[in-house]
Amino acid sequence: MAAEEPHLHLASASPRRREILERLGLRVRAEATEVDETPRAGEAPATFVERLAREKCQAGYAAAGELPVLGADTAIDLEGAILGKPADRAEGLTMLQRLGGRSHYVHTAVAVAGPAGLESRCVTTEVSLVPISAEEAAAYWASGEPVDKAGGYAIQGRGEVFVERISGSCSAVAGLPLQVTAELLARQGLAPWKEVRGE
Ligand SMILES: Cc1cn([C@H]2C[C@H](O)[C@@H](COP(=O)(O)OP(=O)(O)OP(=O)(O)O)O2)c(=O)[nH]c1=O
Repeated sequence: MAAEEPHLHLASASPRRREILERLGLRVRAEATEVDETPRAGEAPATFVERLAREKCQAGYAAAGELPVLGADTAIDLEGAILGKPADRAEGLTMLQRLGGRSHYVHTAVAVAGPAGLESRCVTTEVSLVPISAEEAAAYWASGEPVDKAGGYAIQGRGEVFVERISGSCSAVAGLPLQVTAELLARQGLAPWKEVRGE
């Protein structure tokens, strides 16, 4: 494979997902997909994110050509309720205050398709946030960071000031579980740690 050719097609508009894959030493070509992100009636949060990750991956097939393709989805599970990205400021402030002072789960699913077929995994991480006042939520919203993040906070950014404890994978909360993703990629013939070591 020529040095400039991408290793992987990322069916996503998320800069975080691209950055996490680039940490593995992969050259990534990314293109957003359009899938309906509405949960089905009674659908469990982990089932929902895994279905969406697979749908995003499949939606990327046409643009991927011969390359392996990766899709992912992240949602917050607050006592069984699914929280996605806030639709607007009012929803963002409400979400943050609901999440403050308690624990929630972050489900991130990743789906990879390639020579070995389509495989997916869901990774669940428990996050506890300190209580968040209305003033703190408003100031955080004004930073611009929460707008495109599930649950309205970013653990990899300023949002970590609210994080009291995390049990699980930090990269999964930020959009892509690094260890599980590397495993799925290796099964498709992409062994990123070898790429990194060889450089
Ligand atoms: C909780 C949390 C979420 N997020 C982000 C990860 C995801 O990009 C986003 C959840 O939205 P998603 O719908 O999973 O992804 P997306 O719309 O950003 O990208 P695409 O569908 O094109 O792949 O929230 C963080 O960056 N940090 C966090 O701490």
